[in-house]
Amino acid sequence: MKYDLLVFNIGQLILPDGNSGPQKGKNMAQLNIMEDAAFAVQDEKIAWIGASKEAVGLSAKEEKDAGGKVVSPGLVDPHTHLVFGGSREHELGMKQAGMGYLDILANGGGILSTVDATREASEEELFEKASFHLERMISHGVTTVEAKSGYGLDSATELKQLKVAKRLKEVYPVDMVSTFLGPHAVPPAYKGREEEFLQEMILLLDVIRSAGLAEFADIFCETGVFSIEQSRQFMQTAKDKGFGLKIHADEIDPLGGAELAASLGAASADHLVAASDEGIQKLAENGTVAVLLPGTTFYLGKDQFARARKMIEEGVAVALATDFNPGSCVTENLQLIMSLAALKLKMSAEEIWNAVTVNAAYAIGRGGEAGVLEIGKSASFVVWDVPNYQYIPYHYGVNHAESVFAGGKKVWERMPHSNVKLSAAMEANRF
Ligand SMILES: N=CN[C@@H](CCC(=O)O)C(=O)O
Ligand SMILES: [Zn+2]
Repeated sequence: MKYDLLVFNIGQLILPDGNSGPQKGKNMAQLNIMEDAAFAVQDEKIAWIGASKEAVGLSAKEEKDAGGKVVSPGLVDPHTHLVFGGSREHELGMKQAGMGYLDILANGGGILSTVDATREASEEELFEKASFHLERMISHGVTTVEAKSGYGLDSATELKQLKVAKRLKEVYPVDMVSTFLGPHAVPPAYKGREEEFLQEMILLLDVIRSAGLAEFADIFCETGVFSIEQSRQFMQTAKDKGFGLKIHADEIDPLGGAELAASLGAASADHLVAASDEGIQKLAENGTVAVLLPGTTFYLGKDQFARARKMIEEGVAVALATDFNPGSCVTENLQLIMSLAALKLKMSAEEIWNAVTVNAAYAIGRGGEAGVLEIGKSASFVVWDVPNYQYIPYHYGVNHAESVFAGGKKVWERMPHSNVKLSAAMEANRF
């Protein structure tokens, strides 16, 4: 038997367990690591996993010597706002002057400023811009990405965003999961007529479902945006129409978004910085994944981060995401989020790896498929230029990926050091 690809001499092969649901509570600290490992790929899938010395007898069309480095499943980013127009660097000064995130929004900026730019941009322009950001995500080791709409707030622009996400999924070799986030803010033209706007977004659900443009529906449940009752109405209708559910919950005020998500059987509740004790308990009881976004808390300049330790103690399945967007978290780098999770959420390296692989996959309906390396599953993986798996959260702010594979094909590779003319001395000591 001649395999398509053989990867050998792997110092540490990270093998998260995604077969029996997301890793919850204490199990989040369990991470399978195989030392001196190898694996083979056939027809885009993992076909064999074993010790590197056993691989000697195997034959393959292509071979990759991992050089004793770390290999993991491709990372899963389960919360991004990938498709948008414009940028918001002008808001940094406002933030420095003490203006809050919701104040900027209430004054027509924030999300609403990106809505204007997204409405103005053509589908082609949005595609080009989102491609740029997606390629940067891939270069940082991500092979499964969730992408939300929510910068249209009208039928034409919401559909335009979702069509761009669909095209990205067709063009790029990574898996993309689309989420309709029509109720992301209330457009100024609907001030005082919020109910009417919500009904318009509810009416869009059928159009989106029949065009196969989104698997999930999401809403921003927050003071001054959408209330718990409005969120319940939108989410229940979306559920009845066959959507999976997500919610931007308890980001700033503890409105009870976590409790609502759990009661409706949502796949995930996201943000949760202000989630109540009861909300955390309900997430644990109902198996709703908590998608934590420490990059956002950091970027908004807040001191209070989501209570990851409490969530893990209570038995919640915690996932991590970038929340990549032009306002509250402007980074495509999920490795940076892994460092923030270690430093600000006090998560261990093992918990972090589970949070960006198996648990992130369960948050977006890809449980057991993405974020794992198992026989018969997609050969999407990353070779990391690090000595061990703890190293990535530890050494922050840079890209540790050496090469990224999706479905057994190399989709990104770091430029060799010789091309950037590093001296031999630097090369020898590059950790
Ligand atoms: N909080 C609401 N929505 C996004 C931010 C969107 C924006 O500011 O453009 C979030 O998840 O952080
Ligand atoms: Zn978001």
